[in-house]
Amino acid sequence: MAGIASLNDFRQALQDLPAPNAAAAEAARARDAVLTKPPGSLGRLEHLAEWLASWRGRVAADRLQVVIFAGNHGIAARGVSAFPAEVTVQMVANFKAEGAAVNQLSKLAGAAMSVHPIRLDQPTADFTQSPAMSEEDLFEALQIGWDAVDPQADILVAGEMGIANTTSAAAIASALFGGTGWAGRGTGVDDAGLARKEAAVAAGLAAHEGQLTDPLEVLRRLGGREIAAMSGAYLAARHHNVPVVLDGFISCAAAAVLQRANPAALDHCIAGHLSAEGAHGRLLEAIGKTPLLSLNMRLGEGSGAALALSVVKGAVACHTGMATFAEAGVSGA
Ligand SMILES: Cc1cc2ncn([C@H]3O[C@H](COP(=O)(O)O)[C@@H](O)[C@H]3O)c2cc1C
Ligand SMILES: O=C(O)c1cccnc1
Repeated sequence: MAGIASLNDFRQALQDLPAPNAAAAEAARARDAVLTKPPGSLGRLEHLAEWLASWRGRVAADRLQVVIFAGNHGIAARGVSAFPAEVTVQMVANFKAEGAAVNQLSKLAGAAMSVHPIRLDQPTADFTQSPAMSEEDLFEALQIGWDAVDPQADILVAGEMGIANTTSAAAIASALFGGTGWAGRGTGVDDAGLARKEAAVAAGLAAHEGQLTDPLEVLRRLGGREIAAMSGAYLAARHHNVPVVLDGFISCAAAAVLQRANPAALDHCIAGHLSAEGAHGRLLEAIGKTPLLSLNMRLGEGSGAALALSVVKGAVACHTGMATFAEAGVSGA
């Protein structure tokens, strides 16, 4: 599937998911079994090599892509972030000038990074009052995300920038999985700010009650442009057989939308890290992912996933570069 021309195309793409390459995964397992180490001793690195093989058909991390989407949120006016909304556009300039954390981590991993601001002058509507986006807005953002993916990439990371988007992500998580307590401190709100976030999420769920059964409606009503673009990118990656490293709370909320629409939709994704955002662990559990790193990071931007790329490269280096027992003349067990 090269592109999507409508919301219906996107819905169809969610149902027609490509399967993993079982033969390539088996070949990776077979090679792993004869490399000069006790079986299983490289732990999750072994699974990473198999994961890459099962989507890419080979174990490689030569062409890495980091895409960052930015959007503004009407809900920001409710005092739910420690920072003002203008930081979104300012950080986009910082990404372009290569001054942000994710620039450094992408560079370290050798990844190509691109930035996609989406209508920053048009914040989404305050979701406690009306749907955050129209269907046209939702489709536009999904398509921007879809089209941003390099079909030849060996791995994709999608990141985000959008002041107040941890509140939007918490509302999405609450709508998809139920329960309360999904709001966290984001950029560092105090107790009063956290209470405002919880109130905003509760008001959002009440305002859209009875209309949150379809995950794409959850995304449209409670999401944001950059969050929808991430959902679009993750599904496009699946259709291009590009494996994905997920980032923090917002990234996983975008991914969770797909998983609720089709439980197999995230089979090509791994979790790059556990964010310090309070409910990220709970969200990872809900989507069935175990994080690679746990470094107390809570930045977003795709930064945790970009750092995890270097671990994945470690897995590839071992899998492709190590000698076999036969080659090295090392005795077996
Ligand atoms: C300078 C700065 C750089 C950032 N980079 C990512 N975020 C992160 O913070 C925002 C979410 O937190 P909240 O919901 O509390 O606004 C997002 O833009 C996210 O990517 C940043 C935030 C700031 C202030
Ligand atoms: O987990 C994240 O991605 C996150 C947490 C706090 C602020 N921004 C992003």
